[in-house]
Amino acid sequence: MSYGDKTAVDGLSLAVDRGSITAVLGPNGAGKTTTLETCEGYRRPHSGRVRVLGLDPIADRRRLLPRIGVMLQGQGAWSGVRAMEMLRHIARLHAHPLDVDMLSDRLGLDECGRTPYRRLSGGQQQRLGLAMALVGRPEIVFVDEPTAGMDPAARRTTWELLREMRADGVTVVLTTHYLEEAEQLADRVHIIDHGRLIASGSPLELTRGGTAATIRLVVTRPFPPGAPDSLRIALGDATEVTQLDERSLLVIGPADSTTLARVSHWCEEQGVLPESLTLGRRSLEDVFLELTGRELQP
Ligand SMILES: Nc1ncnc2c1ncn2[C@@H]1O[C@H](COP(=O)(O)OP(=O)(O)OP(=O)(O)O)[C@@H](O)[C@H]1O
Repeated sequence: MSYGDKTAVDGLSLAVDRGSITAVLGPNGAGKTTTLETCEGYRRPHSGRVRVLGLDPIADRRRLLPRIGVMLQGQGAWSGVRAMEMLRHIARLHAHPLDVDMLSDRLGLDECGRTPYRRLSGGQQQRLGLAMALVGRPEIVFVDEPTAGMDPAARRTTWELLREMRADGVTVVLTTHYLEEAEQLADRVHIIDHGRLIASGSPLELTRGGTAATIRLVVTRPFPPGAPDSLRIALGDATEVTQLDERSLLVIGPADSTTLARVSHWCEEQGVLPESLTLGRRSLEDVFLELTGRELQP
């Protein structure tokens, strides 16, 4: 998919299992929304092939639409319509909708049911958008950044609802910037960057590696040139070292006391003073960083 000269999705190839939750993860502009919109039939791919439930999202649109649910990134409702009017309207368009009152109760829409869409808060609009995507009992639901702008309680409710949908056999495809969301929810994560697939796997497969641990080292002054290579040599073959910025390095490997002692010894040799030394589990963020050399979130 291109927009003029700009290639937004570039030979991306991925498949989603029925009844699973799949997260498409990537930084701003990676091509996540374009990918979803192509699957939803809103955009015609310039080349390649898309099938959803075995159907062509554009040629078979009429057959596909009743079977899918879509939560767009923002918008999706008329600005003057009241929240519950909108939800009831969407429910009436479906043959076997979910119980609207149950959904509204679960997603806390009761408090704003009579509020016009344009006056809803960002989080309330998101919750209504999710309810609209789910109310038709879709076989597959596409949710674009479902919890962006939600408070922590609403985020947890959303995760619960999506897990319940999966338990009922619904296929969920979501995009997210939130690594925690992908780690919490997804059976499979596809990491994309510049419209290309750069890694796929379960969160565990992607974050496994050695003892799945990291050490983040931040020092008070910029590192001398060649610091990552020199630290890698000091630590031995089992470790990977990535420079995050001029004052911080990420070490992936065994985070044991020997490694820590070697890191501080190396700092002394290099004449740099550690400002912080943080141990952690290797996260999807670290995976993204290793693959691209950049942080996922700006
Ligand atoms: N309608 C459009 N016209 C021109 N360029 C566009 C359009 N929509 C998206 N793009 C460009 O295509 C690329 C992919 O955009 P897309 O919205 O698919 O990314 P994204 O991964 O969903 O980003 P975000 O996380 O910010 O929502 C970006 O470089 C974006 O600027």
